This record gives sequence, C-alpha cells and structure tokens, in this order.
Amino acid sequence: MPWLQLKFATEQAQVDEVSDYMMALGALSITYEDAEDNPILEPLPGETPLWQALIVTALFDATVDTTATLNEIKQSAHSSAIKNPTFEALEDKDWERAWMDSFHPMQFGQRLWIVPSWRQPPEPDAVNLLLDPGLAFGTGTHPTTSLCLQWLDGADLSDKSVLDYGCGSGILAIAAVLLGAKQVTAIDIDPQALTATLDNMQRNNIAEHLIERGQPELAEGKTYNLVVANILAGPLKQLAPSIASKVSEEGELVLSGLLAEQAEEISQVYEKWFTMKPAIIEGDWIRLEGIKRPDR
Ligand SMILES: C[S@@+](CC[C@H](N)C(=O)[O-])C[C@H]1O[C@@H](n2cnc3c(N)ncnc32)[C@H](O)[C@@H]1O
Repeated sequence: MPWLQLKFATEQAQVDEVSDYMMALGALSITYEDAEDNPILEPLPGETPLWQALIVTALFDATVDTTATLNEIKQSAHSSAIKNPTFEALEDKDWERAWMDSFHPMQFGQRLWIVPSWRQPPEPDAVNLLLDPGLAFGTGTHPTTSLCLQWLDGADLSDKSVLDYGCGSGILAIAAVLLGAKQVTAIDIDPQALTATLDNMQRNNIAEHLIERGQPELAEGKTYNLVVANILAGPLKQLAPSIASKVSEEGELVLSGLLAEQAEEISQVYEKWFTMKPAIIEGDWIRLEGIKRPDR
C-alpha cells in the first residue's frame, strides 16, 4: 500500500506555522527542500531550514481523504502560506530510504540516546536505544516524541508499570524498559506500528514478556503507574475517560502531541481525574503532566 505525500511551496517565515498545521492534519512526518536549489547544507532533523523559498513534503498514510484535506487547507487561515498543494503516491521503499539518510543519533536528557540502527552509538556507555522506525511514527526528531523521551529520561521508572498509548515505532515503550521500568504495555490501532515495535524490541534485545503489544483492547480493565500518550489533541480529548481509567491511584500521566494553544482545553478535560501541572513547551508543541487523584 503506497503512502501519500502532500507537496507544496512556502516561504521561510511561514515554515513553522505550516509544519505545525500539517501535523495537526495528521501528517506523520515533514521534510523540506530548497525551492531554488541553493548549495546550502540540508537541515538536520528538528532544525529549521534557512532557505527562503521551500518545497515542503508532508507524509500521510494512504487512508487520508485527499479531497477533504485539500478543501480544509483551502478554507483554513494557512491557505495563503500553502501554495499549490498536491497529493502524490509514494512507495514504501522510497520513504524508508529517505529516512535512513536524514536520521542521526540524538541525545534526550542525561542518559538516553536514540541511535539509528545502521549507525554507531556516539557514547557506547549511555542508554542507547537502537531504532529503525520502519513504517511507523516515532524517531525522536519530532518535538512531540522528544518531549516524552526527556520526561522518561528524568523519571525514576524502577518497579513501575507503563502503558504507551499509541506506541508507533515503540520508541517510548522501549525507552521506558531501558530506563528501568518493570513492565510495559504498548498499544496502537496501526498493525504496522505493532510490527515496528517488535522489530525494535529485538534490535534492543528486549525479551517479549517485558513489553506486551497489541490493539487498545489489550489494556482494557488494567491500570498502570504511568500512562504516556503521544497522540493528537482530538483523540486525547475523545479518549480521556479511557486513558484516565488506566492510570492507577497517584499514578502519573504524560500527554503529548499537543500544540501550545490546545494546552488549556486538554488540561481542563483531564483535571476531572488528575492534578495537572503547567505545560512544558518545545517550539510550538507542549507536554502535559498530571498525578491521578484518589477516588472519593
Ligand atoms: C504521534 S504517533 C506517536 C508514536 C510514538 N509513541 C512517539 O511518541 O513517537 C501516534 C500513534 O498513535 C496511534 N494512534 C492514533 N489513534 C490511536 C488510538 N485511538 N488508539 C491507539 N493508538 C492510536 C497512531 O497509529 C500512531 O502510531
């Protein structure tokens, strides 16, 4: 099944705005090219490109409704910044190769490095998570993943049970185990995410019983010391009662995939069950954290 990529032209001053908008529309990843082919180095993942005129490519999975998405863009406040948007099919293999070239080791917090499985760890004694995202979301290059990885690195996970709600490549579930969690459950509605998670567990020599994987039903009726969910604002709002029910009393909640302007609304939704902390910001994205209040 091919992926779909949405290509359009934009200007440097608008690149952050249109990138965030693409993620809010459900893009799995965004890459940039110089529209004028200047001999400037390509930006590293996470860096803002310096080119004045850019071609942006946003990757969507093949289920996206192209007509509805193009209409939504046309009617949005960003339409003038998104010039000539066009969808085209992309073969899985092309997408994998593009990732391999642009993905480099990255450090999160004090201990944790995410290392592409085809590169050498720069610090062999660090907590090195070897990763190949395959066809799933989650490399650490996006602020939403980075915000969760930094939280996990700074936490004491020893003896904790963890639920990774929307595991993608398995990056958060595997990081939790490598950083000391006792047992992790990784759930996702996308079968390719569950395959990528198993592949990445094997790359990191993680025994199958340490991370159980499956569709969301796997976590039904269970509670965890920590639930981390990097999904977008819409699902986080809709799934709030289900997510909240899976956090044990005085357990912790970490939410990501949220734009700064969505912080207050989502925080208020989760206040029903959690004592929420102020949002932590990275670029235009934020992380929310809460502690579950005991039932009265
Ligand atoms: C933004 S990715 C996050 C991946 C990874 N956890 C990370 O932090 O990079 C969101 C993931 O959530 C999954 N997802 C979306 N809606 C979901 C739902 N209702 N239940 C479970 N997973 C869901 C998607 O398939 C995707 O793999």
